Amino acid sequence: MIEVENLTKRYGPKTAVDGLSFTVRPGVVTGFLGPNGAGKSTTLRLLVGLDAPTSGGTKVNGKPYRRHRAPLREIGVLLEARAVHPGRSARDHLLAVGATHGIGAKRVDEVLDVVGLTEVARRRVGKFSLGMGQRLGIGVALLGDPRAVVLDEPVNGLDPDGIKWIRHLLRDLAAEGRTVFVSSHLMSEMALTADHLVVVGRGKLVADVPVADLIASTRRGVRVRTPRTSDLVAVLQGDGVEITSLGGGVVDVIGLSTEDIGTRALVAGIPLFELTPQRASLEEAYTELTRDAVEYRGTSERVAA
Ligand SMILES: Nc1ncnc2c1ncn2[C@@H]1O[C@H](COP(=O)(O)OP(=O)(O)OP(=O)(O)O)[C@@H](O)[C@H]1O
Repeated sequence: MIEVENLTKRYGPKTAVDGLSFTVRPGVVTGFLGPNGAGKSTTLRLLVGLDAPTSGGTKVNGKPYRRHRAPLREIGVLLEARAVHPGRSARDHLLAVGATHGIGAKRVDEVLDVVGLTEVARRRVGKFSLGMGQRLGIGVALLGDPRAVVLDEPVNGLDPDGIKWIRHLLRDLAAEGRTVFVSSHLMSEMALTADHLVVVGRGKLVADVPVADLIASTRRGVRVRTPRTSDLVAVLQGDGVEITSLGGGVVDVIGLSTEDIGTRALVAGIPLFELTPQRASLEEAYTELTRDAVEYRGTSERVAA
């Protein structure tokens, strides 16, 4: 279990994390999602004591990280840009980290197997690809057989097979009853991996929801095709109705059901060639949630929003 309680971190005038509170429960994969600069990495650094909060605090399995006597056994962490001595082999690196916790060669070899590095275990880490380095970082996180695992953008640098492997690994870790907390700025990735989402924007909590609820709560539109778009728009317009013309006789309507639209078109004698309910993708739900929370938005996006 990971608890974040009223956490705030300021860097000079910049508030990176702003009164954030949430709980990450064991047994499910929780995604930590937010646009670039939302405060995810800062939160994770605070969680493992790499930085001190301005106010508020965090707990891992009931205690602040620093109060655990054997933190590697409580929480395994992969943070971006982890320093590894390039001249060391993967196996020696894991042995060196393990030595701080009395973890020996047997566990190191098990972990090398889990992360798929057995064959290159004695190769110098300096020669590793980004993906191999990422696997080694995950190996470090798993070394102490921890009850909680926190990974910051773990799919960075992995090829499609590696990404699939990570997804399975996270699911397996959660199924074993561990707390699994994974950050990403990609909803598409989290949609396939996470059961629950903690979404942040500009350092603040935007949502703390099961993935399924997030999909259900998004307003769904209806795609309509007609040769008489302006007539159709005229009969559909009203309070709470949002109509977007996509060109080519196609409009998206939010706020009316397919039945409403079909009936109104029939009454007005407007032919419809298509009337399709649109399932909101998780990506759209995410964009909607974080619309006001994106720190740096491209000009074209700003115009579209
Ligand atoms: N050491 C620091 N000094 C000053 N500002 C910082 C520092 N660390 C982070 N920030 C700022 O705090 C905000 C949050 O950064 P953070 O790296 O936590 O975001 P993030 O959600 O992890 O983003 P990304 O997905 O880009 O990694 C950003 O505006 C960042 O520039």
